[in-house]
Amino acid sequence: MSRSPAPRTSTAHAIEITGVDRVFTTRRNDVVALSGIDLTVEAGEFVSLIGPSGCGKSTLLRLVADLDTPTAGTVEVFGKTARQARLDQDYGIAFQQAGLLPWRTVAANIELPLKLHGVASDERRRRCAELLELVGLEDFPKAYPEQLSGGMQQRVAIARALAESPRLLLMDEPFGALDEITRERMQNELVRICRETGAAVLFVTHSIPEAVFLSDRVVVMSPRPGRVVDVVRAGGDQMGTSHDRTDDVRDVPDFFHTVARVREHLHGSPQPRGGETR
Ligand SMILES: Nc1ncnc2c1ncn2[C@@H]1O[C@H](COP(=O)(O)OP(=O)(O)OP(=O)(O)O)[C@@H](O)[C@H]1O
Repeated sequence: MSRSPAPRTSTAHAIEITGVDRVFTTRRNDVVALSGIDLTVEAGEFVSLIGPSGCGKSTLLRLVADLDTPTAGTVEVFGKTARQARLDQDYGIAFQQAGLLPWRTVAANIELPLKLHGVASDERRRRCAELLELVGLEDFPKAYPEQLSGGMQQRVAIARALAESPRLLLMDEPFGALDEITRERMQNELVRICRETGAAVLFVTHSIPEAVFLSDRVVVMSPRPGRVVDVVRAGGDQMGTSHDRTDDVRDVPDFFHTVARVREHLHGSPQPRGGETR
């Protein structure tokens, strides 16, 4: 199997999270959602966050997206503050619900961020055609979201997130609502899209096989307070980098071993804390 080079496109970190805490103060008590989080995502790297419900995965993603601010610590995106990166449109976002506007066609949904940022209509149409091809929906520019399957709607959402050619995608369970077959197909599509665009991804999921299949590294988190329990590398000769993944990888021994390793960390094996394992 020929291997692509390691998915690194520049020396700048895509994300650098240092000493981050997030405490929510409610009327009843303080909820320590995140405690002492240190995490770096390299340019072009695919990193998944996995952990039990309530361990702070979405909170961490929201901090990177500047939808929330840390109680302590810093979040940098391509060496900038999260706020500056948001203003510079350095990342695209895709969530579990595709979040498409039902009264707009597929093309109009994809073009929306470009329109909001004043891109001329010719250029918008050109970029939209490119994106429709990238996500395999070139026959559906005039369809409305309700006329599409869940997987197709999610592909429109991904195309929209990619509209401004971001170097980083933030994805919160984007395939969580899809059936297993569609989900695997979407995972394959995402591998291809990342290979073609070189975008880094921070990806939240509840599925261990999904995290292992897609990622260069899987970050395992524990709940209350949300901490990084371990970081498991998914790679090696049989799996290659995140850009090399094909359906065959789902059947190789290293894939099963990595799934088992993530599962052990998730369910609290006696492994020592910290450090990166492979
Ligand atoms: N705005 C808020 N106010 C108070 N507590 C909050 C707020 N947002 C999140 N929390 C709490 O922070 C913790 C982490 O929540 P978060 O949604 O990040 O977890 P998660 O790992 O994404 O969960 P899930 O897998 O169920 O989506 C939870 O205990 C949640 O109740």
